[in-house]
Amino acid sequence: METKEKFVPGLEGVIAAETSISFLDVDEEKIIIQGHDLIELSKSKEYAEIVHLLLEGTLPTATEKVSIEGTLKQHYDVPEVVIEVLRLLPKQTHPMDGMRTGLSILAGFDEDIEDRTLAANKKRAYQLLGQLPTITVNSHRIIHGEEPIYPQADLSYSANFLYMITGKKPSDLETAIFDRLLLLYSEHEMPNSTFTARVIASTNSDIYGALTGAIASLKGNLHGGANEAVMYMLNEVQTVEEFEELLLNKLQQKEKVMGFGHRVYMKKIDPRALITKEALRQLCMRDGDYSLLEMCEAGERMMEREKGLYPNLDYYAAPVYWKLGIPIPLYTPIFFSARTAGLAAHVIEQHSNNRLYRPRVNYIGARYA
Ligand SMILES: CC(=O)SCCNC(=O)CCNC(=O)[C@H](O)C(C)(C)COP(=O)(O)OP(=O)(O)OC[C@H]1O[C@@H](n2cnc3c(N)ncnc32)[C@H](O)[C@@H]1OP(=O)(O)O
Ligand SMILES: O=C([O-])CC(=O)C(=O)O
Repeated sequence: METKEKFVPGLEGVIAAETSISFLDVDEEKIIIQGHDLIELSKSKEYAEIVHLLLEGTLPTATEKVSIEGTLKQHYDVPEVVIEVLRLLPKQTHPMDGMRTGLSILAGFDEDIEDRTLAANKKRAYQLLGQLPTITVNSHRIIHGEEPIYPQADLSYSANFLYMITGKKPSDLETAIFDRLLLLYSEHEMPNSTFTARVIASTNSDIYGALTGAIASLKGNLHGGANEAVMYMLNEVQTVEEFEELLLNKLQQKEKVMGFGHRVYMKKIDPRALITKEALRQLCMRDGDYSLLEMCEAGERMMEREKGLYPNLDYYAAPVYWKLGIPIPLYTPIFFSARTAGLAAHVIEQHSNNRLYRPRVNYIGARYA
C-alpha cells in the first residue's frame, strides 16, 4: 500500500523554485522584478530597459540603454529557411504554431548549442529577442499568403515591431502604448509557461527547446490565449447592454469569461490591468469613440457584482491591441515575444543553479500484481 502525500490540484500555492528574478507581492499590489516594482517602472521606463533589468540584473544607464537597443537590432535577421518553412504551413495554422515552428528551427543554426554558460545563454537571449518580432509577424503574414516584411533599423525596437505588424510607421502615442504593453507582459514570476520552460531547462536541454515548450503552454486560453478570446467576445456584440447579456449568459452556462480571474491575484484586480485600462482610455480619446471602454467597464462591474472576479492583464490588453490595428491572431504571439525576456532570465537562472525537476504522484489506478 502506497502512502499518500498531500496533492494540491494545479499545484496552487506550491513553491516550485527559489528565484531572484521576480515575485508577485499581492498584499502590497506590487510585481517585483529584480527588486523593482514593474508597475512603477511602467510609468517611466521602456521595454528595452526591462530587458536589461531581467538579463543583466540592473536598470541600464543612459549609455547602456542606447547600447541594448543596438544589440537587439543587431540580431534582427532570421535565417531564410525560417521564412521558407513558414511558407509551407497550411493557411489555418495559428501564428503561435508558426512561431513555435520558426523558433525551433533556430536551434540548428546555433553552432555552440551545447554551451550552457551564462555568457552563451545571454547571447542567445538577446539574439532571440531581436529575431522574435520578425518571426512573430511573418508567422501571421506568410501563412496568410502575404509577402514577408523585414525590420526597419532606424525605428526603435517597439516602433519597428508595431510597424511590421501594421505596415505603417506608428505615431509616438501608438509606439509608447505598444511599448508599455510589451513591458507589462515581460515577466510575471511562475506562470504555467515559465514553469514549463524551467522544467525543460532542468534536464540540461537548451533555451530553444525550453522556449518552444513555453510557446505551447502560453497558447492555451487559460493562459496567454485569453487575450485573443477577449477580443472575439467583444466583437460578438455592439452595445453595453448586449455585452452584459452575453456575460450573464456565459455565467449562467457556467462558462469561463476570458480575461477575468487569476490564480495568484484571485479576488483582486491584476495591477497591470489598471495601466492597460488607462491606455485604452487614451486611445478612445484619440479616436473620440469610447464605446469599447464603456463595454469593458460595464463587463468589469458585472463580473465583480456577479462573481467577485476582476480583470487580468489580458482583458484590457485585447481592446488596446484592437485600437492599435493589430490582427487578433497576433495578440498571443506578441505576449510571447515580450515574455521571452523573462523566460530567458528563468532558463539562465535554472541552468546556473540546476536540479532536475522530477516530482512523484499519488497512484489511484488499479494494481493487479
Ligand atoms: C496573462 C494571463 O495569462 S492571466 C490568465 C488569463 N486566462 C483567462 O483570462 C481565462 C479565464 N480565467 C480562468 O480560467 C481562471 O481564472 C484562471 C485559469 C486564470 C485561474 O484559474 P484557477 O486559479 O485554477 O481558478 P479556478 O478555475 O479553479 O476558478 C475558481 C472559481 O472561480 C471561477 N472562475 C475563475 N475564473 C473565472 C472566469 N474567468 N469566469 C467565470 N468563472 C471563473 C471558477 O468557475 C471557479 O468557480 P467554482 O469554485 O464555483 O467552481
Ligand atoms: O501569472 C500567471 O499565472 C499568468 C499571467 O498573468 C502572466 O503570465 O502574465
